[in-house]
Amino acid sequence: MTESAEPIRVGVLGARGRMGLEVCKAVDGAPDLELVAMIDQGDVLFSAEEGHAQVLVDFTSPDVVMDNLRWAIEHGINVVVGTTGFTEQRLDQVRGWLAAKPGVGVLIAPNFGIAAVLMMQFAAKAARYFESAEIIEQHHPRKFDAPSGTATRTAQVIAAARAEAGLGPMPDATKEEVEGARGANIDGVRVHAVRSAGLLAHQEVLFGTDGEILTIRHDSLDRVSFMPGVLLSVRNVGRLPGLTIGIDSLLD
Ligand SMILES: NC(=O)C1=CN([C@@H]2O[C@H](COP(=O)(O)OP(=O)(O)OC[C@H]3O[C@@H](n4cnc5c(N)ncnc54)[C@H](O)[C@@H]3O)[C@@H](O)[C@H]2O)C=CC1
Ligand SMILES: O=C(O)C1=N[C@H](C(=O)O)C[C@H](O)C1
Repeated sequence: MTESAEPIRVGVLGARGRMGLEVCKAVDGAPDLELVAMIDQGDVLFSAEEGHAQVLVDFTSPDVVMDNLRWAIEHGINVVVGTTGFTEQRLDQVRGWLAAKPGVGVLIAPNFGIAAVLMMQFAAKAARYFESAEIIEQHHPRKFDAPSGTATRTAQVIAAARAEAGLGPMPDATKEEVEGARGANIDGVRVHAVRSAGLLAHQEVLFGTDGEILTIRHDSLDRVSFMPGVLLSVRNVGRLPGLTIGIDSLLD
């Protein structure tokens, strides 16, 4: 921020939630950002009089995020979204709303942790060299979706890298005796979701070939881990009209 630049006005949706609380603290502590609204389930917890939000940050739930996004885009407000549950169909819907508001930027990231982003990039790089790949994600038991957005995204990038390298289906002769025993199948990649007290957000990507295993592991031990990525997104979403997926392009 140059000395004369005005701070970016930021509103937080889901402000009472586990992530929302952390985002409010991070925005409040950033000199180049101003927290102007805190909203949770229709309750306006705080709203400054100085002006409307230029950027909304959404950490709510897959059930409500689409309504929030449509409202923000229609009102010409940029949005940074951490909420999960984005299918291709949902993303197409967002692209449709943005087509009518070409100046608006929406950045949706399944994971704002820098190490988590690197874990996905490393997994994409490794994928072509291994016959087998499986994902084990582990989260706190109050998480409302499974598999996690991060695991879904990781499976998608692994599947894309395998397809590009011309790899076929993975070797797997197992007949599932109990439904679900082999986990979810996302684009041909098996994903296993663990929920346990004591966990926050963790993921292992297991790659195997003859006589060799590579394990890539990521652990979020505290929700502060997501904040550098969230703030980076808030600072940049205004100069990224249209839909941006993930924060990879901001880290280059
Ligand atoms: N992209 C990332 O890096 C991360 C994404 N997440 C995702 O963020 C989402 C929220 O996670 P948590 O904070 O753990 O959940 P949470 O349940 O603690 O918080 C969600 C909050 O949203 C509020 N809410 C519900 N409907 C609302 C509405 N219409 N308007 C405004 N607020 C509303 C709820 O009252 C609650 O306070 C989940 O989808 C989770 O997977 C979580 C951590 C990191
Ligand atoms: O709900 C969570 O906690 C998390 N959600 C995101 C996901 O679904 O990938 C990111 C991180 O795993 C924490």
